Amino acid sequence: MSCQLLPLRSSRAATGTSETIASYGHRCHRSPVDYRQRYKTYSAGEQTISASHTKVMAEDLPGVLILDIGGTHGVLENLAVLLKKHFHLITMKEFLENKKEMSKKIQSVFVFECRPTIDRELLESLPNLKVIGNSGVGVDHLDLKMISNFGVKVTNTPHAVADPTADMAMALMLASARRLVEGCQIAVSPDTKYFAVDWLGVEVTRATLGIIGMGSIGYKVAQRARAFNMKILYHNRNRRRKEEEEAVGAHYCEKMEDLLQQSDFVMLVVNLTPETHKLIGKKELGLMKPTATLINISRGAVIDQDALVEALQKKIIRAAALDVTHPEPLPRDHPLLRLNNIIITPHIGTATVQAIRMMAEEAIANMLAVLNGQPIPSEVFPK
Ligand SMILES: O=C(O)C(=O)CO
Repeated sequence: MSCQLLPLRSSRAATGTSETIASYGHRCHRSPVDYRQRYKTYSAGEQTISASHTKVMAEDLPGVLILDIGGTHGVLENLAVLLKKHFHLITMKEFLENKKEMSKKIQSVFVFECRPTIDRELLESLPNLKVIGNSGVGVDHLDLKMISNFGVKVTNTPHAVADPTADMAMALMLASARRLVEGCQIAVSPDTKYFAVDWLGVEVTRATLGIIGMGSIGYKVAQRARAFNMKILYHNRNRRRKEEEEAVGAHYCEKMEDLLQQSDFVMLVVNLTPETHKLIGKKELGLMKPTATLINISRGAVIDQDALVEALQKKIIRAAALDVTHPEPLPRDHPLLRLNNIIITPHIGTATVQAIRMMAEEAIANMLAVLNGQPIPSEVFPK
């Protein structure tokens, strides 16, 4: 087997090391320390701009078109408050009602939560557009080449998403291992007379975790898993530095097959590209242990869902826990929704009060940098 074993060392060594955001999102080397520093500068800038608001009318600020996915229960209103400090905020409704006037004002588009896409027609109608600020790390919903042909830059928010998404990965792993959803249903069911279950969960502690995609989020998952004394394997396009591996006790698997064969929990943290589309299919599921659980926090299309249905039905693997599916949501009659060895959540990896705000702030900093001709903290480029 080609997984390299390295001695476990103190995880403290990880603090302050630079992180390679390669696997989820696009390549971008950034030290967390630098980011905090940059964030401070940005916040200071915010005060200056806010103070000058008394004189500056909203119309004088650069126009930002906000693309939302709807049904966000006040989240957008909160984001609007942040955006309005720096931009003249234009909603899609306002834009459509007064296209002629609005289209000239719009210099940036803020894409909320990585789901709405941007088509050629919209780009053609925005002659002064300079930047699309995506709040979220994955930009697979955007046609980067087409956007770049319009001379428009795209930015994302790799720093804001890393911790909440890694937390979600752990939540899914623990919930699936200990059959939390089934347990909860029993506890609250009106039919339950006394507590008894005819099933058992499995333990995460000391189990083997295989992380496919060891970018920023994958690494944060590894840091958390270490606290559970898990044996950590990882597969990635690029091997991490030795110190980074040692800091979390991660062993590199050059071949994904080795990781699949040995892991009790397989965690998908890759970004969706043509290379990772249906990365996990019938063959890969067949390599996994019958006692293993597949967890996906990247994008639904990374898994061949038909193959997953079959693997779960035939108990080729124990269970799956998915925060992402293809499409989202799944059609209500999709076979994955009828299985009892699966947990599915509605793409909530970053659905926290803190993450939504930080993502907006990171996106705002990116968009302002483009508009002001300054170095762009997190730009993504077409391949
Ligand atoms: O940041 C992203 O791309 C996400 O999908 C967050 O859940």
